[in-house]
Amino acid sequence: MYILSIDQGTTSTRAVLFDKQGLPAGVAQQEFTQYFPADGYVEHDAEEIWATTVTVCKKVMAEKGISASDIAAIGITNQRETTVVWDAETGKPIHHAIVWQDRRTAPLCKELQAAGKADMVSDKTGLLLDAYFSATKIAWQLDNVEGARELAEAGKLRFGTVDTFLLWRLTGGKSHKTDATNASRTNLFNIHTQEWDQELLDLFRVPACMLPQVEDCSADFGVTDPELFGGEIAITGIAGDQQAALFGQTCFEEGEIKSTYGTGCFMILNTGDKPLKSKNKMLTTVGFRLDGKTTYALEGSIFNAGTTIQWLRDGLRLFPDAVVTESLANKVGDNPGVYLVPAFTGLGAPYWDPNARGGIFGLTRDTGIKELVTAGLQSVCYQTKDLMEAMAADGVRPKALRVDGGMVVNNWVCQNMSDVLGITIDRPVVTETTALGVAYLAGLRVGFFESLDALKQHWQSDRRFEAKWDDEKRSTHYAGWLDAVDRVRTDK
Ligand SMILES: Nc1ncnc2c1ncn2[C@@H]1O[C@H](COP(=O)(O)OP(=O)(O)O)[C@@H](O)[C@H]1O
Ligand SMILES: O=P(O)(O)OC[C@H](O)CO
Repeated sequence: MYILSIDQGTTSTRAVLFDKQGLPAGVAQQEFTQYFPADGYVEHDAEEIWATTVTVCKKVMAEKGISASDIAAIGITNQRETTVVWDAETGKPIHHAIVWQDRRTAPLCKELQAAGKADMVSDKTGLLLDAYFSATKIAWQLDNVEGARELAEAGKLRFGTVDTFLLWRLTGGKSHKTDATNASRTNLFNIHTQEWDQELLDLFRVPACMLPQVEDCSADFGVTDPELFGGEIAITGIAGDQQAALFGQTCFEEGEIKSTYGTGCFMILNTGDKPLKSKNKMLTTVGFRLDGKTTYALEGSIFNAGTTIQWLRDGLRLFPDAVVTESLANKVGDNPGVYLVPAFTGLGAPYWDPNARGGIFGLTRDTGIKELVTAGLQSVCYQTKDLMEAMAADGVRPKALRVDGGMVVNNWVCQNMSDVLGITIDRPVVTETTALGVAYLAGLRVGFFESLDALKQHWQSDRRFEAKWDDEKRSTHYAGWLDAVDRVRTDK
């Protein structure tokens, strides 16, 4: 028997089978189209997301030679905040999904900030009043798709983050639910009461009848339409991908921290049963919710990590495959002398400057491809340092960081991360921690996995990286980064 995890990421959809030991037994993956219709706009076609989901699930089952009855449960984890609005009757999205990176609603956020609403929003949601989150992305669709607002008010449209849209489709339109982690990323969910909040709904002009029911992360979300995979399969786990990674890294205890390097980078600290309010623009969010008990987290969100590597590869065509970036950086050493600030879609934590755009600084006549690539890789380490500094100012100073995601196969990145941060970097054997985390959540519900304690035993170190830089080198290089960031900021 297996758990089937659907990991619907920003650039690709994956289906991963996990066995009882929490080891991947099969994986299928498919990329899908990114739409950039205007400066700061990022969209996905939810139909394509759905098609890739069905394809990868069928593929991984066929490759393993298994049927629906071999799958104990399905877990869904997803790119968070990305907003889908669809017709309740036909199931058709009314517009392309507006992706978490999309900045089109920054002016609306500014307006609401000017009206003095920022504190109320952040007190209730733990987030900032920012275009990153779903609320203004829903409002934009209702205001810009003809007739949408009237249909929404008449109860004819549904909203969902990607988990909810996939759940709706997987269950043949029978289940309109989400989990507390995804709800906590919308700017509409009160993280203290764990309910949708009418004052927030009124502020963002979102009709309550569009919203999904919010469940624990491990819950009975519904069963798949038997037509899809040749039999019903229970869907018993849902979590936003970054929270799923926290769970997959078994950061169950207060003070445990992980950072995931995929399209963006997200550092999440487990803060236990109390929401910790940051003084430094870190987000307070739901880490996971089990048996009605919420574990809170502090999060630093960086919008561009792997996208920088993709841009260097596809935009500038500096190399054919991300895998070669490690050997290029090894030729340069531990410091390229060039700073690349990848503010392609503005700066996230701790700056939150949606209008900033990227820059490259410190170019000399002998700067070449390998230096640019190394600066791109290193930008991820410096951005992580920015988050660590913000957390330190909130009184949190971890000594080690568990890392995962597509970028951490790169040993240069992990070593440089340790040098730049001055702490130990721990890389687990299973770096598919996002998919693993939601497999744990789904499996706990159906008795496939026993307990959190038993899951803790699954975590295995692949490699540990220790810092080699001295304090002086660390602060000199970091000062150069801060100077570069300062030059792209628009809000000083
Ligand atoms: N060897 C590598 N070195 C650096 N970056 C890499 C490497 N391999 C993949 N990446 C980057 O990692 C990202 C993919 O990570 P992944 O976790 O699959 O992303 P997501 O879940 O956001 O779609 C891509 O942006 C890619 O450029
Ligand atoms: O697709 P990822 O893995 O970069 O994750 C996206 C985040 O969930 C956005 O908040």
